[in-house]
Amino acid sequence: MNTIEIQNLTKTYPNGVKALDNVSLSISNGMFGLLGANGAGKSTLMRTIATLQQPDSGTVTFNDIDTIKKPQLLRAQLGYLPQEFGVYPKVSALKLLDYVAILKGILNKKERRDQIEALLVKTNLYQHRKKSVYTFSGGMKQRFGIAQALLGNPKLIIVDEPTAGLDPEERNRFLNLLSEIGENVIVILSTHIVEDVHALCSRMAILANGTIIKEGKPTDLVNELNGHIWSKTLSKNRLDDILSLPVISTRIVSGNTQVRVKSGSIPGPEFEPVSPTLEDVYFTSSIN
Ligand SMILES: Nc1ncnc2c1ncn2[C@@H]1O[C@H](COP(=O)(O)OP(=O)(O)OP(=O)(O)O)[C@@H](O)[C@H]1O
Repeated sequence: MNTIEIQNLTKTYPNGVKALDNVSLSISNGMFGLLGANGAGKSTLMRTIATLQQPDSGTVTFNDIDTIKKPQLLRAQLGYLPQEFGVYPKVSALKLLDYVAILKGILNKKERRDQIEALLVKTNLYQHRKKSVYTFSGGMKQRFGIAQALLGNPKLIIVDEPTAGLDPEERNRFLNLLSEIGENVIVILSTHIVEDVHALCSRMAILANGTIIKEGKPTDLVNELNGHIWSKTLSKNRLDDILSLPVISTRIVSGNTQVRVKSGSIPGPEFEPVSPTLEDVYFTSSIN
């Protein structure tokens, strides 16, 4: 079993933004979802765990390695897909993977070739292996990103907002790929897309303003809201009726506004109780 213990991480950037404020998390094997709005601090946390930047205070321990003191020991076991990664123009996928594999210390040529071939097949890029990654579509680039992250059989895999900007088909393909990664490693998936966490993750946390505001199993967090979510369809000119209610979300359906409200009892006339969703968990976490 792999474990990562994050304790009291704090980071303030030179411009005064406190991106992480005393963050503590304990993560073990399986897929862990980190949800948060833009600017919540997800990338700062991911980069800190990946040892690409130092916190002001706090510790990150991976399987007994103090990763802040000994980043090179973590890096040997890490696969990282950053939010945006640059690639050299004119270098083929095959060459680039070979280069990354060498950097990761896979020096045996046959071993390198076998791993790269298997990953190109797994990510459905084998037929494109001789093309420049620079010319790949967004979805292909992300699949290539996973291939490079998986080189060297890492025990900790970090993927930072991997499906942003992908069309539905590519997003599905990418999520399927992620779900195939073994159960025996830790995968931390940072995203602001609630459905991605719902589809893949056995545990999750919600980050807001640099602080963890919710943590647990998605199903448990959803069940906590049982009996507390109410819905009603308003016609457009009736929005005033709900201004005083704890509204979770509003959605236009066939020209009418469907509103969801969190309340321990029926919040008003014509409200119907509805089953809670992970989106309700996400939106209510900031109004609690
Ligand atoms: N290098 C930096 N210098 C100054 N401020 C920064 C830096 N990097 C991030 N920030 C700020 O820190 C806060 C957290 O940013 P971070 O990128 O970690 O959030 P995020 O949750 O990943 O957001 P997004 O989903 O938009 O990528 C934001 O207010 C951001 O503007």
